[in-house]
Amino acid sequence: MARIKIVEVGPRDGLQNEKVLISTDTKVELVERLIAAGVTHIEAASFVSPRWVPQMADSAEVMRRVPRPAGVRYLALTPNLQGLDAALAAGVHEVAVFGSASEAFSRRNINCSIAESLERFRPVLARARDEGLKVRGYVSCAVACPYEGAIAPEAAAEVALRLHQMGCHEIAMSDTIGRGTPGTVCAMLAACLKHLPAAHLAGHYHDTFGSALANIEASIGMGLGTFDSSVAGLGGCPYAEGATGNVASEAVVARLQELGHDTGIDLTRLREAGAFIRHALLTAPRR
Ligand SMILES: CC(C)(COP(=O)([O-])OP(=O)([O-])OC[C@H]1O[C@@H](n2cnc3c(N)ncnc32)[C@H](O)[C@@H]1OP(=O)([O-])[O-])[C@@H](O)C(=O)NCCC(=O)NCCSC(=O)C[C@@](C)(O)CC(=O)[O-]
Repeated sequence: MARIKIVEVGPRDGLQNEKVLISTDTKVELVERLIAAGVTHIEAASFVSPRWVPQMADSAEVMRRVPRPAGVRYLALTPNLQGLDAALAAGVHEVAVFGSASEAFSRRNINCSIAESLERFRPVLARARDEGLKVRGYVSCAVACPYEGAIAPEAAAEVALRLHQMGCHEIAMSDTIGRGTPGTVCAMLAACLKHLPAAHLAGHYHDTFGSALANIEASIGMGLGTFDSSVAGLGGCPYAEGATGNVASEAVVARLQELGHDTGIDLTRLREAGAFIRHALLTAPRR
């Protein structure tokens, strides 16, 4: 049975876009429940400008309060050195820089061009390396962009290669708006695989049109063994209009089990974590 690594992004990618005010208590309890389900890689924080993403403003406090059992790794977004400093102070295990294959999305999401973003990431990677911290890279809009439409596979592969060359150990190829199909996702991955091995790639697929599970299966066929998912299918991106949630972790774990893959995650407890956060969102005050 092949082991598949699941990176649970619900506490960050999932919650960042919610319109209701989610308390720090709720965020911490969600993480605790995910850990109880056996989840080991959790993106729990985002050290970005609180003016850009207010929901993540308590990331340092979340990181201060989450449990730290052996084997659990916390990830956080860090767009620049300011974010990296905060992530280091908060004791995260791995940070992530997030670039894009679309110029328009890059400007809307991080206020700079693709080329400028890569230059901004360079000192983040250098400092993280000095601190012994692994860095993940995201390539948003790897298949399609809400502003530019279809993205050429080579454009996504070029950004992935640059991030890999700069030292990112894992590149999450992201279908930000869930437009990908097995055909377009495999074309994008094939372009990436000309430059870097599958072991350095992860699939991060939103499920807007219900094709994320099929995209994961197709990606496994291309040799990928790491996928991002979000408990209860939470999520979207505040700077990608129309993007709905990440593929639900519960659906991914259930399907991978059916296919004979091991994730190390207890589906019953994962579903309980999903029920917990759905209820919390329904009863939380609006921002
Ligand atoms: C990148 C910036 C900061 C540039 O924003 P900017 O305005 O160009 O940056 P700046 O350097 O001019 O700074 C402006 C202000 O932000 C502050 N600032 C600057 N950096 C930080 C920081 N790290 N932490 C806290 N504060 C920060 C800085 O201190 C300053 O504060 P002021 O002096 O005005 O009071 C901004 O555009 C930003 O925060 N963007 C984040 C957008 C975001 O988080 N989007 C969602 C995540 S990406 C995503 O969801 C996609 C993904 C990863 O899941 C994959 C996929 O599905 O595609």
